[in-house]
This record gives sequence, structure tokens and C-alpha cells, in this order.
Amino acid sequence: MGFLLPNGVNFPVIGVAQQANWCKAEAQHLSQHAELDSWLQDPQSLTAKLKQHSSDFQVIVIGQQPGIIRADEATWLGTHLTGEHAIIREVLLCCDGQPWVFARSVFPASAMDTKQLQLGQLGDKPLGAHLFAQPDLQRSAIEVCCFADNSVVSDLNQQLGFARQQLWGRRSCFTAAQQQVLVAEVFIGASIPAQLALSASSSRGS
Ligand SMILES: C=C(O[C@@H]1C=C(C(=O)O)C=C[C@H]1O)C(=O)O
Repeated sequence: MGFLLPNGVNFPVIGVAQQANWCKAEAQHLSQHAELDSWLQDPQSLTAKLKQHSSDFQVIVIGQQPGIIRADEATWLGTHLTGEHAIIREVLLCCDGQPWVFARSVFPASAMDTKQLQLGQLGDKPLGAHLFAQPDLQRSAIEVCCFADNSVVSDLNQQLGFARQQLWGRRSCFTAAQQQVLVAEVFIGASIPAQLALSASSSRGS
């Protein structure tokens, strides 16, 4: 039995207005927790990693359609796209029926027509399976962001039945077949990084 998306989770989860402070994940202490840092900085496919941590991996698509991209996203995909429509895909990645990751991927509409990437046929197949199969795949440096417990991502976490808490995410830009796909992944719910973040913030009393 997989995870069922509760009513009230509307697309897009992240709008153009929400604040998010993404910063480069240099080799520094990010979250003050070594294991959480290693999840944030792991260059392998997150799909592949989650499959290693579960016997039943599932992608639940919250939505994939044209939408207005954020200015901080347009800095990766081209500032001419600021305020313009691009394709937005938001999903939950679930392990053994529990949500582990909220992911928001953004790419220009032109990427939908690129046959090598088949982004229009993704459905509930993981984007990573398509990207990491590309022979010319390149990945940018990873950025990280700590979402406050009053962020829309923490709202989502609570809607999914988990704590209102600080959550950590990572973001990188994939380039393949002359197209760019910006992928942001926030560790939520039952994920090891979310549990580590919860225990760290409760031990700080914050
Ligand atoms: C980029 C990857 O693809 C994963 C799958 C996603 C999807 O299906 O939308 C989104 C984010 C990723 O965690 C990956 O596996 O690393």
C-alpha cells in the first residue's frame, strides 16, 4: 500500500513569493550534523539512494504543468525566464509508503520537446532515471537551503502528518541534450535527514 496524497495539497506547493535562501554547499559544516550534510552533498542520484533505503519506492506527482518560475530559479535557467512560464514538476518521493522528499523541478518548455529527455512522458517515473541515463549529463555545484518551521515546506510536512519543523533541502542544475533542468529536493517526513533535523532542533530547544 503506497502513500496517498492527502486532500488540500495543491499545486504548486511553492509559489513565486516564498522566501528561500539557497547558498553554495562548499565543503563546510552545513547543518552541524555530519550525516545530514552527507545526504545534502551526495552527488549520486537521489532516486537510486532512496531505492537503497527501501523495498518499495514510489513517485507521487503533485503536478507537472506550465507555471511562473521564481527569480532565484531563473538565475539558473536564464534571467529572461523571470516571471515567465516554464514547466514546473512537483513530486513526493516515498519509501515504503512514507514521504521522504518533496522535489520541485523546473525546466524551459523547450526541454519538453527534446526527445532524448522524454520529460513529457515522465508521469510517475522518476526524473532521475531519465537524467542519469543521459551520456552528456552535467551537474552544477549543489546549493543548500534550510527551510524554517513556518515555511510552506514545513506546512506541507505538517499536512502530510509530520512535525512542523526546520527542513533541509538541496538544489542543482542538470544539463543534458542542450537543456537545463533545475531540481530542488527537500528532505521531509519520515526521511533520515528530516528526523536528524528534528532531533537537532529539539536538542537546541528551538
Ligand atoms: C534528479 C533526480 O530525480 C529525482 C526524481 C524527481 C522526479 O521524479 O520529479 C525529482 C527529484 C529527484 O530526487 C535523482 O534521482 O537524483
